[in-house]
Amino acid sequence: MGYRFSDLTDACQQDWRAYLEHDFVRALGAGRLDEDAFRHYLQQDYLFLVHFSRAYALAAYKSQTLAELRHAFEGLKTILDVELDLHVGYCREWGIGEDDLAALPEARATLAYTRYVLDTGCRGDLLDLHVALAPCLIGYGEIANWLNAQASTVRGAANPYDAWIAMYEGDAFQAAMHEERAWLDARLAEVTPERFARLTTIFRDATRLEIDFWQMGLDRAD
Ligand SMILES: Cc1ncc(C[n+]2csc(CCO)c2C)c(N)n1
Repeated sequence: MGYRFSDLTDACQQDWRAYLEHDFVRALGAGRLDEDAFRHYLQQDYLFLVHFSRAYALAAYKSQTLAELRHAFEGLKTILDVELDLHVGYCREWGIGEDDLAALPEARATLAYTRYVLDTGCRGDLLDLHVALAPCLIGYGEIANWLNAQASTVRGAANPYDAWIAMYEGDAFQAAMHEERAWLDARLAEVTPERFARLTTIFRDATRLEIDFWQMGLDRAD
């Protein structure tokens, strides 16, 4: 007993590194990612964020305390008022209008990932749901930090994806990532080895679905 978040990443190190260091991420960092691949990713990520908002609503439903309910409410509010607005604005800069977003067909990788998270949350408790969300919430912050540590990463106007990296390295996002880590560390400290094994399966599944999401972008898969 006495687990923490890093025990989850240690338990599936290979999948975790494959997600953080995916070819999509490397190409984005080097500024050589195909623009249509990025556009496809941005469109599907809009759908991802819509379902992600529903997962926060599910976290509210699964809350046992007022503090948990407030936490879920703040998360839902941030994603609706901040993340989705930012994303819609960013899509516009890439030539994707709001009408396009409203009419998007959902790719299989988006369907699989988002519904997996929602189903895991429905079946389990708040900790199961947070562990299913952790690759998303914590992974992107780690990706920005990993990219900044690579000599191949190009920053500034020479990289058309610089704003994407800037968003996830920013203080607001990094603070949210640390808060989520601390929440998970506190909860994981209490779980039995049997429960930890089940949580590892959820974390690994969600990490592999993130890998598929990157690959869907690269392949422009529907
Ligand atoms: C496939 C996919 N996975 C993770 C994220 C990252 N992300 C989505 S919402 C959120 C925090 C909300 O407050 C973060 C970090 C993404 N955009 N798309």
